[in-house]
Amino acid sequence: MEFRGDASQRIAMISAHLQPSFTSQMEEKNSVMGRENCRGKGGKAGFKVAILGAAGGIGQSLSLLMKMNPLVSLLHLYDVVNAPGVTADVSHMDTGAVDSWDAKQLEDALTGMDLVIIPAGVPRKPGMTRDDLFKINAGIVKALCEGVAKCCPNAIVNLISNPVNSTVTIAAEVFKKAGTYDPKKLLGVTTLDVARANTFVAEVLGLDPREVDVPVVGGHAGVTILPLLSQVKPPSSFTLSETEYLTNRIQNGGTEVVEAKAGAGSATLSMAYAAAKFADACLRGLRGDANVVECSFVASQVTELPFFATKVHLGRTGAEEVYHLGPLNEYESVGLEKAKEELAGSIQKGVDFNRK
Ligand SMILES: NC(=O)C1=CN([C@@H]2O[C@H](COP(=O)(O)OP(=O)(O)OC[C@H]3O[C@@H](n4cnc5c(N)ncnc54)[C@H](O)[C@@H]3O)[C@@H](O)[C@H]2O)C=CC1
Ligand SMILES: O=C([O-])CC(=O)C(=O)O
Repeated sequence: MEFRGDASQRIAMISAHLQPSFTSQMEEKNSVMGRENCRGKGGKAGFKVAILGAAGGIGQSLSLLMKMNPLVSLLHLYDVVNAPGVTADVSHMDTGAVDSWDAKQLEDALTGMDLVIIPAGVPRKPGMTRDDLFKINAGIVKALCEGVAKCCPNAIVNLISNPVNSTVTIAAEVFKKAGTYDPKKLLGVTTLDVARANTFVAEVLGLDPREVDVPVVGGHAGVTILPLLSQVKPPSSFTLSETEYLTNRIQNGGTEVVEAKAGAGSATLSMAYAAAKFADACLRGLRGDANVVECSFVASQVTELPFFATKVHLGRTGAEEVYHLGPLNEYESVGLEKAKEELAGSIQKGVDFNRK
């Protein structure tokens, strides 16, 4: 994350770039900042961020990390259970303001938000695929996105709940039905795939993972996770066995953690890190920073599929530019066909769910 400059420099920078609507008198009047039970004062500058599913494995660590982000002036923590406890805990950190919302308060939790992060839903156990989570998580994501459409239709949404390859389509269909769909603002979070790819490639190359950049395209499950090792920075070459090892490990990184946790859930700490990194990039984009680029699963014309993960440019209105794949080698071209075949079914499953 990029936390540069002292507090006054940052606040001046944020204020200079905030859109007038954020600070309009009407918003100030309705703002939860005026509520008596709002814990702490976050100041007028900065962004308002909601985490839906804030008391879960990802949600708790993500709440901690977002509470530390100086771009966030107000954090809304929403969950169907235990949100008050998590909120009380992070409210003692001497950073921005935080407020808690329970199951019946989704609309209050969402009103006025600039960014909504959704890690709500059940995680995998050993032997399950991400698609096995569809039955439960599809309905959760649909209900939460109906709230977003109603209460903060202009917010950027970072969708974490699995199966991402289907839940992003579910969200898109909800927003289309409500007449609020802006494809630039709906972002499936695939940052953990990139973090894993950078880590595993760095291990093979004997480098610091912070110096490595691996584009990971496609989607977020099994063969749909396609690392483009031919485009690694710094430029590197890999033998076929290294390519096969790295591709398999990146595609199965989630399962590696699920098996190691042996029934106690899936990746939470690395995912919270990845989600916080991606959310920070979205906020820097909203602020107007130049050159904010991350991989994300978004509405796309890069392939014939309506959604696809590639690098995107994050700006004041969300994913303002979706970058092309670049040149692929033969191994990656074969992988792309496999990824597209599986993705097509997962995307359609999300569309069909909303038509029921
Ligand atoms: N996109 C990605 O790269 C990754 C996605 N995930 C996914 O994230 C999701 C959450 O994982 P964990 O935090 O480990 O699960 P968890 O079970 O620890 O936490 C989920 C939280 O969601 C809450 N919740 C359930 N229904 C809700 C609703 N209607 N509204 C608000 N909150 C609700 C639960 O009360 C719980 O606190 C899972 O679907 C998991 O598969 C996990 C890792 C990586
Ligand atoms: O594997 C899972 O179920 C959780 C996940 O999406 C990941 O860790 O990439």
